[in-house]
Amino acid sequence: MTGAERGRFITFEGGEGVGKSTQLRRLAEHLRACGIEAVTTREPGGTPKAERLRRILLSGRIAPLGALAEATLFAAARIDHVENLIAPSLARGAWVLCDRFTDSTRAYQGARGGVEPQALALLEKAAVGDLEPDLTIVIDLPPKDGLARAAVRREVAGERADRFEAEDGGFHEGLRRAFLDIAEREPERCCVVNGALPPDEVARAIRQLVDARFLDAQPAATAAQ
Ligand SMILES: Nc1ncnc2c1ncn2[C@@H]1O[C@H](COP(=O)(O)OP(=O)(O)OP(=O)(O)O)[C@@H](O)[C@H]1O
Ligand SMILES: Cc1cn([C@H]2C[C@H](O)[C@@H](COP(=O)(O)O)O2)c(=O)[nH]c1=O
Repeated sequence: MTGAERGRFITFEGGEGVGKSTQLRRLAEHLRACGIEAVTTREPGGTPKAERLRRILLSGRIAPLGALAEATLFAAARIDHVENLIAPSLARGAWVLCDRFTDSTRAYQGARGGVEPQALALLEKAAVGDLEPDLTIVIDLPPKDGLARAAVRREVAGERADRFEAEDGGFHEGLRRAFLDIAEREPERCCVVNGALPPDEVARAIRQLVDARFLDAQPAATAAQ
């Protein structure tokens, strides 16, 4: 490509309340301190249209139509997100840190929802084309701990459990396994981090693996461009 070198695309994955948003913010701060433009975003959402779809999906109004219908709507949100935020940001050289991406569809709608892998692959291809995260950080935590954290956060914010948080314990245990399976199948792309550690320690572990993979090998001037 000519002009700016494409930025890095890093996704954060895992079950409910494992610390994805917290760690995404911490990594963005670190990258900015290194002089890197870091765009932070989330799925479903990230653009005004995709955020509208997020509200519908998390309200549970699509759930009665089944997991394939939900997967289709997640893909619709992703089309707008990739086209209008992720791809242009990467193209101008910014790094994009995204709270959930295609692995969440594979885990929630695929492994737990029972949508056929071929159908998910078609939706994924339509939404993202050849775009793949350069690194996926899977934060692992027993679901009971993540759900307890999410419940405290919700109470403070005065919110109710959303469509997926309200699922039973077996669903969340299965999700944890699904994310670990994805990480095992794609060890080049995925790194599993222990979310039970204190936030500073999780942040340090993530910083170390990002630096080792993308920054340490580069001359400082390139890393700061
Ligand atoms: N390592 C940690 N130890 C203890 N509490 C944490 C840790 N990381 C985050 N938290 C707290 O747990 C709650 C959930 O964290 P956060 O919102 O980052 O998780 P999440 O994975 O993005 O959640 P969700 O999937 O529900 O959006 C927050 O109140 C946060 O302050
Ligand atoms: C991208 C994506 C998300 N989900 C689910 C996972 C969560 O329960 C919610 C998003 O809420 P969060 O507080 O931002 O974690 O949506 C999904 O089922 N499928 C997906 O593709």
